[in-house]
Amino acid sequence: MTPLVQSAAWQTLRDHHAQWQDRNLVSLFDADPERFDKFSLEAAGVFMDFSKNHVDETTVKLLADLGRARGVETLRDAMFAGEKINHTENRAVLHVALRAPVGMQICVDGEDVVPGVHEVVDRMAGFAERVRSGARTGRTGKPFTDIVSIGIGGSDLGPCMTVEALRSSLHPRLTMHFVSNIDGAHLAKALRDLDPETTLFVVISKTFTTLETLTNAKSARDWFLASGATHADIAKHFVAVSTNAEKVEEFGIATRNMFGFWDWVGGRYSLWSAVGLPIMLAVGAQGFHELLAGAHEMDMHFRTAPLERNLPALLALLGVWYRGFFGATSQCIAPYAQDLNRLAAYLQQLEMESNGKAVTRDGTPVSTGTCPVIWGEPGTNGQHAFFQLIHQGTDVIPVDFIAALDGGHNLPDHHRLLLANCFAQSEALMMGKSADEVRAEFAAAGQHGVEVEALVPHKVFTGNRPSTTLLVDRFSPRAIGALVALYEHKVFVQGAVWDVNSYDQWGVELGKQLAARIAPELLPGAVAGKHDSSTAGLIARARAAGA
Ligand SMILES: O=P(O)(O)OC[C@H]1O[C@H](O)[C@H](O)[C@@H](O)[C@@H]1O
Repeated sequence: MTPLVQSAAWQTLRDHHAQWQDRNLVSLFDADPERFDKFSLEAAGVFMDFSKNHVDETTVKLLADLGRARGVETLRDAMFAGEKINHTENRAVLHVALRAPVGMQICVDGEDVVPGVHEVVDRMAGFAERVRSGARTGRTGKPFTDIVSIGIGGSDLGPCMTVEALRSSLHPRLTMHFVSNIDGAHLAKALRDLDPETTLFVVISKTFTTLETLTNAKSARDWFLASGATHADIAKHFVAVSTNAEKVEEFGIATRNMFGFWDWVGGRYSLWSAVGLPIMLAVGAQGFHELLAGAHEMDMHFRTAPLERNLPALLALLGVWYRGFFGATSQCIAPYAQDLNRLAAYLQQLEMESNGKAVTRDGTPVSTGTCPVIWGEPGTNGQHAFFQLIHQGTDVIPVDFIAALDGGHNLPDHHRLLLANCFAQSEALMMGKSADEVRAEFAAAGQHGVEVEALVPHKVFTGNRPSTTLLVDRFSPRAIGALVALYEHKVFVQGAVWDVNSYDQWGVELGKQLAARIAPELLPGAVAGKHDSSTAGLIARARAAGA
């Protein structure tokens, strides 16, 4: 494929950007009373206002042309057709099949995978409903009160983020805990107040070889056995989610207590598979089905809408526009919802592990910057921490504001203030405050003179800073499903434009290999291997401290 910067579509965009330099968002709104209507869209229950972005109708057209020229639609159709678009691992990429309704056909190697998907979901539902009703009990016959999900990365962030997001729909008897870090503090804290007789462990790992997960699962099993339970009792308190039956059995969990999935489900795209078992345990089978339905609705929109009217494509192309032409190296995610407090962490893996690549699909260096740093925190907390930099710092940092119109709680005043703050931030970023406005404020307060003048530059906001606002009615399972699918497809489109393989993650391997080498060197009496002087010095300090 032609390097991105040499493509005709990119060069046309570059010329368009050259003319854009002096444009101001406020003047675009002044010039067009219909700007909000023209640059907002709704699909699958997600409303997207992208009018406060540096775009006009030409920009949208040129960005869509770029998407088409880079083969977004062809690659999209190949993904839905089960082609092995993850070429470095020779795998299909079919998280969309996980939310396909009964009767829809999606084939991998000539075999329709949808019936198998529903078979697993039905098994999960049977299990989850027995746990939720109390019919399935622990070894002493007591219903479960606590579920500890053990996994990391894609086997943790999706279920953890979603369970938090759906807090208002959780089962009243079941408390959900998520343990990921190999730092023993994480497991110790989770287990501290738990009763082994009423605790169910869900061990989630696609490969079932991940150091953190297996270490935590073994320690959890020891904790369980130390309570007087026998090995035979493990079957009542441990279930596994994996693609690797052999390793699951080796660990001591019988395959009848295992829920499977497939190699065409990427870890960071897996919350819709059996990896979502904690979600189903927390919100029930019905809630899980609604989550899938919301995602499927977004899939259908993504698959059929022209790029100019396609939510995921537009979200992606805006990111490409800012990354390529405005020097934006990061993207802030600002959900105005405490329950979405893990969304930024989830999207960090989704976007950065997918598109944090420096070579194109054919292995040659990319010609532009790829994935920006994804970061964020719920509003309004972020306003009192890092928003200073977004308003007055030196870089362009596009913000995605995400909010629900209904807060889902009985504190309407809080929700009104939350939404007011959300809308105010995007307005302030765009409007800014000029030196004259600052002087006028001082004058209105009766302040004039040299001291006032010295303060003026500090109080000026340049404005003209872009943001997108995503609104849903409320954070229902359906809305969360649609929202997450929106970001999944955003990542897909960006990967296609940048021409990177969004579905491998070789960059995580080297650190794992080196950790495996260093771990035995930290044992008492072990001989340290050959390292640079920094690493050797750190190892020596840890050994001296008896690590
Ligand atoms: O599900 P697992 O096989 O345990 O993998 C857990 C995680 O670890 C890996 O290092 C990858 O970076 C992630 O993509 C993956 O989600």
